[in-house]
Amino acid sequence: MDYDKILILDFGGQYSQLIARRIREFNVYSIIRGHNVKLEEIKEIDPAAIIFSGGPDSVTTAGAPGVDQGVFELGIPILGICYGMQLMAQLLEGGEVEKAEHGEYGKADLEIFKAQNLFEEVDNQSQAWMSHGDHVKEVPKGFEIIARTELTSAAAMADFKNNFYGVQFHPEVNHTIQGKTMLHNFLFKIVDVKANWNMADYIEEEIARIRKQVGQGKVICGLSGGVDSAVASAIVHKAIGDQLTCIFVDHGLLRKGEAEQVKRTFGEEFNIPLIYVDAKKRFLDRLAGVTEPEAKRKIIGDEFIQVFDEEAEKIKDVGYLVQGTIYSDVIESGGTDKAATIKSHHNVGGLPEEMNLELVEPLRFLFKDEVRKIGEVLGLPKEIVWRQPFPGPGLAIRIIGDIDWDKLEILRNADAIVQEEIKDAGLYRDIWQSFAVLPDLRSVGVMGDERTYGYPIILRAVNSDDAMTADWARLPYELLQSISNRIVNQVPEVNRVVYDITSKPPGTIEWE
Ligand SMILES: Nc1ncnc2c1ncn2[C@@H]1O[C@H](COP(=O)(O)OP(=O)(O)OP(=O)(O)O)[C@@H](O)[C@H]1O
Ligand SMILES: O=c1[nH]c(=O)c2[nH+]cn([C@@H]3O[C@H](COP(=O)(O)O)[C@@H](O)[C@H]3O)c2[nH]1
Ligand SMILES: NC(=O)CC[C@H](N)C(=O)O
Ligand SMILES: [Mg+2]
Repeated sequence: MDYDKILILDFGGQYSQLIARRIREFNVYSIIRGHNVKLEEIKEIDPAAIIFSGGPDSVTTAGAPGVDQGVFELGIPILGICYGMQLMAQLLEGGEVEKAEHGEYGKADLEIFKAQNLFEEVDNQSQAWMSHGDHVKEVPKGFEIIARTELTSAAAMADFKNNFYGVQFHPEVNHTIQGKTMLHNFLFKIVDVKANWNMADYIEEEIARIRKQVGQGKVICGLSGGVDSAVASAIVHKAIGDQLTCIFVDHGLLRKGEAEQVKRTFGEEFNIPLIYVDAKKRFLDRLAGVTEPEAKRKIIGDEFIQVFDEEAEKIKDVGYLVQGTIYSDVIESGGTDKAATIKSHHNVGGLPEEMNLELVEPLRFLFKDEVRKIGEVLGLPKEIVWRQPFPGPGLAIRIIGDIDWDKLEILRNADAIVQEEIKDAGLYRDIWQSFAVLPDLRSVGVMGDERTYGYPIILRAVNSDDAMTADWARLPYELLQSISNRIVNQVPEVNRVVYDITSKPPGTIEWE
């Protein structure tokens, strides 16, 4: 098949794969390469257009990632996003970038001056998602400013003659409300590509790849009860059948009743052998006294692998470990050359350096909503496909400071109330994630005319599509009230409930 290709050059951005995924959604083929790919290779790829991603560096510092200047001579459209726009301004004559007086993170009101080309059919006033500390002070020769926000005068720029565009905001994230229209315009109005690539074959391609990777070998899969590992194990099972055994680890950091529920659901719905490992003591022993979030994550990642190794030994001849790793786990763990480590997800950045088992990760480059689509295609039960995500390190990263069984019980009890209330309000599926966090502090209250000195519970509920960006959910006041009342009345150690109203960025969904 002859595909038009869009080349994404990655400057270490958090959202580079998200750009690729948007393009997949439009049935267009895309490839990602590191920013330092040689011009010769680019010519070989022969892309119809290039997109520069965002990135954590500042173009104003020496040695910041660049690109072969020859890309501007290829005669194809280029779209620079965030760092990518700043780099264009830096490299092309007359442009200038500087550190902004104030960074701009999260939601911003975008005012568009030219509703043509990139912005065709985009409203003059719309919402964009920002995450930058630098900005373009002077646009290069041949460019004009086509949009602004209150804090950024050059929020978008265009050289209509050469078809070079730069946007300071992120059209690829969902919180840029008309971002998809802009990318659609870039692909189909500016570049004019064919939409002939198709994701329906994804599962078949993966099945073939897995068969080739593992051959006749035996395989275990870390099954958590979450959607990612359920879908991963279902694909692997389709590929290699009874060569696969699933392992569910109870590390003591699960929610109330979770172990029983996972055993029940998967025991009934899956015809894959499932081994339950009670590893509560060993995880909690190793975590005792540990407060630093990355240290917790590394210990948990390491202990998981030790458990998997031991279980693999018992089965004999096991050479492979399936994990339901998805792209947000990879990128936040600093998984590409230039990307910053935001947090080490236990299944990626938290893995030990030496591994006996080879990883099989059929979902590594996909996002959660794509994984859910595959889950539906495979016919998995709705309660698995639409379960809210729950991080592998579990409640360990929702207890700030050190962890012990008493605190785990407090948090389990508070969290169970949150889950119940959200479900009773009919909001469970609409909300991406909702949960309780137990911080390492106490405050004074008064209950029954007595002084109390207890823990607060932090309530967190967010909307997202892919975990890459998120906004806090506007929960109804009545619901907030009943969650607060019930927690304070039913969990004796807690005397206060607060609600986290921070988006991602600048926050993250979890607290650690
Ligand atoms: N308790 C557990 N027992 C075994 N494997 C686990 C456990 N928790 C996590 N894992 C492994 O780590 C991977 C990553 O965890 P993660 O929470 O991101 O995915 P998930 O639990 O499958 O889905 P979700 O993100 O919806 O919770 C899982 O897919 C699974 O392979
Ligand atoms: O399996 C996981 N292992 C981890 O170490 C981990 N850390 C965060 N998460 C989940 O990832 C999504 C993004 O989380 P953050 O905004 O907190 O980074 C959210 O859905 C988080 O719940 C994890 N999942
Ligand atoms: N998201 C980005 O690409 C950020 C670009 C650059 N690091 C800045 O802060 O301005
Ligand atoms: Mg999980």
